[in-house]
Amino acid sequence: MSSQRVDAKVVLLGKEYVGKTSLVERYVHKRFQSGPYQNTIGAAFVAKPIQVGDKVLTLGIWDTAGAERYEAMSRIYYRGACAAIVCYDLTDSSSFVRLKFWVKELQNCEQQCKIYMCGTKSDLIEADRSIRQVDYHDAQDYAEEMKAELFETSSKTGRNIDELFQKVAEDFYNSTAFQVMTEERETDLRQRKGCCHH
Ligand SMILES: Nc1nc2c(ncn2[C@@H]2O[C@H](COP(=O)(O)OP(=O)(O)OP(=O)(O)O)[C@@H](O)[C@H]2O)c(=O)[nH]1
Ligand SMILES: [Mg+2]
Repeated sequence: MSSQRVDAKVVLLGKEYVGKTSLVERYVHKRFQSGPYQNTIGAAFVAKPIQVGDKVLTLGIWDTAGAERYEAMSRIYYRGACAAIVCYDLTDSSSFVRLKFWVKELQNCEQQCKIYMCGTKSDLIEADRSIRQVDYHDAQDYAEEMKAELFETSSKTGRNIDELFQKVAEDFYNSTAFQVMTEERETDLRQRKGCCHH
């Protein structure tokens, strides 16, 4: 793997089986594998370029393991993240309880990152509305209260996946963190150039 400069660190959090790995698979590789479920161990990393305006940013995406025994590890991955995508399964209310745990935890940490709530597996709801366990309006109310963005996605059909990551990248592009980073890089470049002319 080549070492790639990452502009923005994005972390995926949420209960096991909600579909975090599938979300990344769909976004990065445009595919959905409906084979046997393989839980993530520890975390997986992928760098992905994304176009915002006239710039190409590289997102460094950390896909964490949802199983509770990995909870302490997940904390390591959200440090320094500018965005957290907290996932819940639209067909599993217990995953929404877990989402609230992560959202509260993110809000209590010093270095705050922007929070995106992602309700997964919307294709299952579209096929059978009676299996929805998390109401859209309840999730929206909670998102507003927590100043988070809400997306309902399907990694099977691709619904709202590009939109979610595009919003993450655009919000970062418009943030002061991005301005500071750009200025720091320009200063660094000038200093290095100055150095070579001696
Ligand atoms: N129908 C449908 N199934 C999905 C979707 N996303 C994920 N799944 C299925 O849900 C199961 C769990 O998906 P994963 O992506 O492995 O879940 P995870 O959140 O990464 O799980 P951990 O790594 O254990 O934290 C798999 O069997 C997926 O095929 C979706 O959008 N639609
Ligand atoms: Mg996983």
